[in-house]
Amino acid sequence: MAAEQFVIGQRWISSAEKELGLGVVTDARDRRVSLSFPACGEHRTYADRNAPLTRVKYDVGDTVYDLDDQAWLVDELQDEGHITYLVTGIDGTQKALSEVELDPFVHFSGPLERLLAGNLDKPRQFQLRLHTLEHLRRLQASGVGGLLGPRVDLLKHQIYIANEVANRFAPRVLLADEVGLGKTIEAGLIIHHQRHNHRAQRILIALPDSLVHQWLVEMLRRFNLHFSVMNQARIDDAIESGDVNPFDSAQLVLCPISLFTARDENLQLACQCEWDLLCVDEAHHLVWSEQQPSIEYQAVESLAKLARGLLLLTATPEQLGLKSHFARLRLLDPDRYHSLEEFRAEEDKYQPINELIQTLLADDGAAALQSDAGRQQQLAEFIGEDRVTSLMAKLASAEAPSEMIVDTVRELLDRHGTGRVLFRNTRGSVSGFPQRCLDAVPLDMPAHYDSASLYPEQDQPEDWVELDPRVEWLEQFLKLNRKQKVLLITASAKTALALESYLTLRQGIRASVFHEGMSLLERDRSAAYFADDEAGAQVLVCSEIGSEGRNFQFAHHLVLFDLPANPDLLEQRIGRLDRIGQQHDIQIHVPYFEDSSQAVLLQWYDQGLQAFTQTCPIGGAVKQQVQTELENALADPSNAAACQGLISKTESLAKELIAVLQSGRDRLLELNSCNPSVAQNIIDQVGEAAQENALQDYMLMAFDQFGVDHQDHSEQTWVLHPSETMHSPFPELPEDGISVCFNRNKALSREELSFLSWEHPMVTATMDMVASGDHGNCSLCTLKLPPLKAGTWLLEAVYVVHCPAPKAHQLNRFLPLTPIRVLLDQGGKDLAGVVAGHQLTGLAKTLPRKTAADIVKHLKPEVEGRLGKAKTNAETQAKALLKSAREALTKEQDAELARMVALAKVNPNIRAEEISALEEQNAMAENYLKQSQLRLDALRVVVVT
Ligand SMILES: Nc1ncnc2c1ncn2[C@@H]1O[C@H](COP(=O)(O)OP(=O)(O)OP(=O)(O)O)[C@@H](O)[C@H]1O
Repeated sequence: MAAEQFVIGQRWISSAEKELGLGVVTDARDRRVSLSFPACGEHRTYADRNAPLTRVKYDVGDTVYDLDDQAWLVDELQDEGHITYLVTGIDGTQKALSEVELDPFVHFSGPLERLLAGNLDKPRQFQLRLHTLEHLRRLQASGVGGLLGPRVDLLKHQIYIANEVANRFAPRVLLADEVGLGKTIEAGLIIHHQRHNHRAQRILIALPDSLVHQWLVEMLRRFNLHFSVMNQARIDDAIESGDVNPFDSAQLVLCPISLFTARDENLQLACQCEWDLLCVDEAHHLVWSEQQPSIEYQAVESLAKLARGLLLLTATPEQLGLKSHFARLRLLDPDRYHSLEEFRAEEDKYQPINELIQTLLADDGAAALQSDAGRQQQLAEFIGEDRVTSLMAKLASAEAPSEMIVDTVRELLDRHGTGRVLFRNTRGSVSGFPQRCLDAVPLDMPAHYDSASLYPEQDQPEDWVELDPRVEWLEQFLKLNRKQKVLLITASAKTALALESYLTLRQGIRASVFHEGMSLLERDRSAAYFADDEAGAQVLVCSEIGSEGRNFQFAHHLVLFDLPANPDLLEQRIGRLDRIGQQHDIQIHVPYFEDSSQAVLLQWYDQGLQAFTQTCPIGGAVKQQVQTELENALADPSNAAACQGLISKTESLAKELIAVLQSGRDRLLELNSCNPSVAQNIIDQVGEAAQENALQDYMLMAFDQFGVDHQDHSEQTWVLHPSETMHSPFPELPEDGISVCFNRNKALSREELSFLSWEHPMVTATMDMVASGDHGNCSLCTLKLPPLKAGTWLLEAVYVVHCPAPKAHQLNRFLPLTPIRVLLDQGGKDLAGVVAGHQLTGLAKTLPRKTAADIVKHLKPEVEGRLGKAKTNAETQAKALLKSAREALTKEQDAELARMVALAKVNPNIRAEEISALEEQNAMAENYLKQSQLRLDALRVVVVT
């Protein structure tokens, strides 16, 4: 679309967000167009070429509304880039109405106007509308909206986190599940949820170069999220052509962090944009110290300050120690994590807090607390005297003491654990993982190698591959296991390259390489070559950092050509295979040189930390404490006593630290990261809300009515094509068709099918198209309905309560779009509770259009009279809806305000303005609710025969 098509003052409607109402173009320069949407106080800026906008142009004969909500009939229009309508009012007055003077609320022809004009829809169209409203209500009220759409297995630990985090306003959390438990999936669930519920629109994902493609694909195929990848070429092009800030050219942007560290201007451009959510993967690379934060840290810090929400992902949050862990928490919530010293002191408090929590959560927790003044005192130290006094009073009178205890535990975790900001699930708490088996392969050390070096080949000339016994073992191993896919990891890219070329060129083994020096495209090609089942590589040779975060669980043989000096890196290596979806036990092969430092390190990992066969959360902490002994033993591998001393000390430290973690912070984290019964409950609710059969029926009905050709392809699979009877494009339907299914399991096993859920863009846009347009909003039918007398008629009126608030307030959580249906008989009795809409449709017969129009003309005065009564009935029901919406809103607001006030007491960095901003926001939300209006959405006249 060319820029000159947009003229200031023109009215356009957003096809992606019709609910914004009529937008006014306020600026159209530099290939950008900005619009203001006065109906809901929102603004949008788009790149003009791909703006999702449709020009609003009324035709002669249409009714338009001015800013005073007066209706006018269009007689003529003058379009000079900017339209002037010549209109006639109800009283016959004529005037010129500029399009700027149009009411910002979109007025499609109202049901009463259409009815009286004899412009009637068929009963099944009316039914589709009723279904649409009912499903919208059901989905908005379900409490699990945002969790239905993703093409993922519903796993408890992920669903719990997604639900917990995504329901927050601008969440800021660290997702720290152990390697391979699905942090990317959790982030995708949160992003999809926040977008679906309009809490976040603009998302920036920043990650290591090697993961860009994997994320791009994962976001698209599992979440229908189309991210744009930002790179230097795109930025340069945009700057050269004077284009819009390239980061503003898409709502969803994915880019390597290296883009921000390569050039300061790139970071500045990204910082000039508004981001609702920033997501950073492999966040342990953000190295920090008070004196010298790394440039990656500083870049993310600048963005994190500006972005409203923040998701940091790392499997090894403490890889670089407690200080660095603190640095990441500080990015999330600088108010809560304002002092490293206090943070250290907090760590010491975890054990008593955990003990207190355990007593509270015990079966008799509430009673025990009531009878134990000492315990009440202890609780008061953490949450304050006032809270304990009010809790005791409530417990004394409460019907549901366990709920209060759970709330108190949450409060403790929030204020004194890393509760609200850190989530970590471990394999211990997630079942179904295979075993890990170690195959240590002792080899003789070549005489020219240094026995104290962990990577002796690095000091050798290029022909080392021909002489190294590990390479010889590798050849044999690969030849013996020709049918197996093997992932090999080695510390350096140079070693990886040498191995790959030797295996390929000299041994004829299909090998591929993967390291940080390769371009993104080369890396993705290489990973795809390895993944290919038929003609693919047998072995992928990876450098340490090159493979981080990648999914290779289709293989179950891992060769560690050498060992990393850091236990967290060892876990990262094994995590490439030990991931969700791994079907076999994992075989970890470690060729090593006897009597060398490699043997010492292997023994230390295996016997000291058991790091091969289990995940090892305390590896980094133990290493810090045995650093000197470890260095000495590695430097002198022949000193067996030193090695033995190291192993014994490591073993006992490991036991001790695991016990401390179990009784302290990890236990708290576990409590906080997944509550299996709550998670199961959410999964059950998702199952209920998914209504796959109802969705299929609904969409088939919509396909029929909008002219989409659908063929039953194979079991539960449909092929959709535009048909010749299709009047206008059907949302998300490509011209050359699409294959779809409505079933989650089918979608998981058949990736080529689109998974149509209630949250798929095709489905949401269809519902939007029906609900916000006039499809099926008025109808007339006849039916037999004993004992109703023939010759009488019923008026069916459907109203909705509409709250004109900016989406960011999320008020539909409290006031979902609820159809209020009234069915009045001749005596004014409301039969809505007795006869459902679909029952009427089931019995309904249509009349020829002319006959129907004559009946309406005849009934007109009575229809209008009866509609008055219907409105009164609907208003009573709307009042009750609004009352409960206000109560729910107040309850949530009070809880959030109380939390901030309580946190402010513990943390002086929470500013008074923050609390007043929250109060102001609450007041605005209440005000919007008060302004809710009842709107007539659909009308049907039912003549009894
Ligand atoms: N709910 C799910 N349904 C289907 N597949 C899943 C699910 N969760 C995770 N997976 C698959 O498991 C693998 C690991 O998931 P993911 O990459 O999100 O883990 P991670 O925790 O981010 O790993 P790392 O720590 O290595 O970065 C991926 O292949 C992912 O597609």
